[in-house]
Amino acid sequence: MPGNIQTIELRGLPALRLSTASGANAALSLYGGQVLSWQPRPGDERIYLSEAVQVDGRSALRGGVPVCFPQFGEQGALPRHGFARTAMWSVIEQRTGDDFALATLQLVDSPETRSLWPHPFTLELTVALEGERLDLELEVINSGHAPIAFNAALHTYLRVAEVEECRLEGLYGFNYQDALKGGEVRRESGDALIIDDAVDRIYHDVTRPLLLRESARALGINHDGFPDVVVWNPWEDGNARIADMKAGDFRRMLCVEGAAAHRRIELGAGESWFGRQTLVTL
Ligand SMILES: O=P(O)(O)OC[C@H]1O[C@@H](O)[C@H](O)[C@@H](O)[C@@H]1O
Repeated sequence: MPGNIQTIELRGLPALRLSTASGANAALSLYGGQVLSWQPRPGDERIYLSEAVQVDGRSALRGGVPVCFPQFGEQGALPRHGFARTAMWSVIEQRTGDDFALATLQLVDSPETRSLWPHPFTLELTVALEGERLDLELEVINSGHAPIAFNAALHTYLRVAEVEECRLEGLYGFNYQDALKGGEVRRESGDALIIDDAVDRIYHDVTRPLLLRESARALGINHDGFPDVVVWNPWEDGNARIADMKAGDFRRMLCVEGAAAHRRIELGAGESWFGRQTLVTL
């Protein structure tokens, strides 16, 4: 039986629900071009979405997989993490086949984006659901006549049962910039990252797949095109400062982001770049 794609409303937002015959499903909001849910098996939610999410057509949605573009965090004068996560995207492709469903959303420059960032561009986010795997691919096309430079990320909020019981493996030996230590660069010396306090790091030039182990399940995380991996958890005090996240929710999430954050991607006129994040249950 082929996969299926339905047009739905999710928390009042226009969205697509992708599903496969074997029971996997994912939800993709047009606002933000943002995956809001992924269940490789019915009921086995892998993506955190805040119950206190603010849906007002202006704010970023807390949770899911926000697309950061053309700025990462506060590394520039644009709104934090850029404007793609608060823009309305359009659907340009939907395909289903034997046990897979795929949708592509697009965002192109507009008077609004040009007032913030004066460059023509096309972004395409392709979400492919197949078996117990989710592929997210962000393509950036320089549709103008002059070079552009940008940062980008798929800011994935993974849902976890208890963050303190997680082990994130695969980062050993890579350098990271620690935002909580004034941007100091250190080398990862542990074979697994244990989250027992706030963490906000950009790991540079990560060339290995990652493994997130929880007590009862595991997830493989692979990046192509994205040079960096960002790991973020606000912990208790940070959580208390985030109005759109319920107290205690820092225990239910861990952001593991495919990113081009520590240096910018440069594209000549007509050139394109892609970054892909693959999540697969193990
Ligand atoms: O609250 P925002 O704008 O969605 O950002 C959340 C976090 O996003 C992470 O990617 C950054 O590294 C953190 O510094 C930041 O706090």
